[in-house]
Amino acid sequence: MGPSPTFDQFGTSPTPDRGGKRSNPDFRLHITPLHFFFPLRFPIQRKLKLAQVHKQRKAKRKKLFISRVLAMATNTQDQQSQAGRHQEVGHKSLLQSDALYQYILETSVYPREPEPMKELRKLTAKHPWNLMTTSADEGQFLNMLLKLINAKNTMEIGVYTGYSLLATALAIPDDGKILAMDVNRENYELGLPVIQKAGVAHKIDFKEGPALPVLDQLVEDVNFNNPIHFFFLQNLLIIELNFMLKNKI
Ligand SMILES: C[S@@+](CC[C@H](N)C(=O)[O-])C[C@H]1O[C@@H](n2cnc3c(N)ncnc32)[C@H](O)[C@@H]1O
Repeated sequence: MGPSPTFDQFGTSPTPDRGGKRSNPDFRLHITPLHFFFPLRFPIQRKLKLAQVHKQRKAKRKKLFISRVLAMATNTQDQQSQAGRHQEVGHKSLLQSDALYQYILETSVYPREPEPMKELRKLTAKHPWNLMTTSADEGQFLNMLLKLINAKNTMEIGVYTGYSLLATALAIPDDGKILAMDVNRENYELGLPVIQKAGVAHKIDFKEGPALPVLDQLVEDVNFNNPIHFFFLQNLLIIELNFMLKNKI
């Protein structure tokens, strides 16, 4: 075995005693493709680094996206729980902010709500269809309108547990009359004890059944000539339109 090749034999280092010439004349044979690859090392490293940065950014974006989706889901849950809270108060407000609506209720509406209406509202909140009820602010607006126009005889289609009915009964004079109609007597009877306790039940003439036949009967009834000063109808637009078209009102 000959002497092992030295660093100098590969011609990578100029030898001073040979005038700076390379010791191995075949040094070119030792250049491998790796040597050509070497100058590319930095761009490739840069590319690898860029790819890594890109991957990190992608992961970050994905994380951000997931956190946003989670935040949206939490918001929706919040809104749903807010809606749940609003179900209790029969929220049908045009206000976009639940917090603002709640603030108005707490600071301005509930403190002015008559005691029987408060009781009926709380009783209705426990009912599975409580979303149908007139809200406290609507009830007070209704009460104010009736007083403003000095209404005596009114008509109401769609009573449910009677929140708007009670608001009306409390607003009209003692000899005033409300012709109230609903297909469901059971719900009306839920709220009836509160209405009776408030001392206004004598103003109410409740008719069970679909409103249209009752209205048709009224039109036929020659004895019914009481003027109706106020008509309250909730979510039953079709009935109203049908009746108006039929009777050319
Ligand atoms: C939105 S709720 C009324 C809420 C009520 N004004 C209050 O303040 O709680 C609608 C009511 O209309 C009643 N209804 C539905 N169809 C009817 C019909 N054809 N005639 C009379 N009442 C009807 C329902 O039973 C329901 O109680």
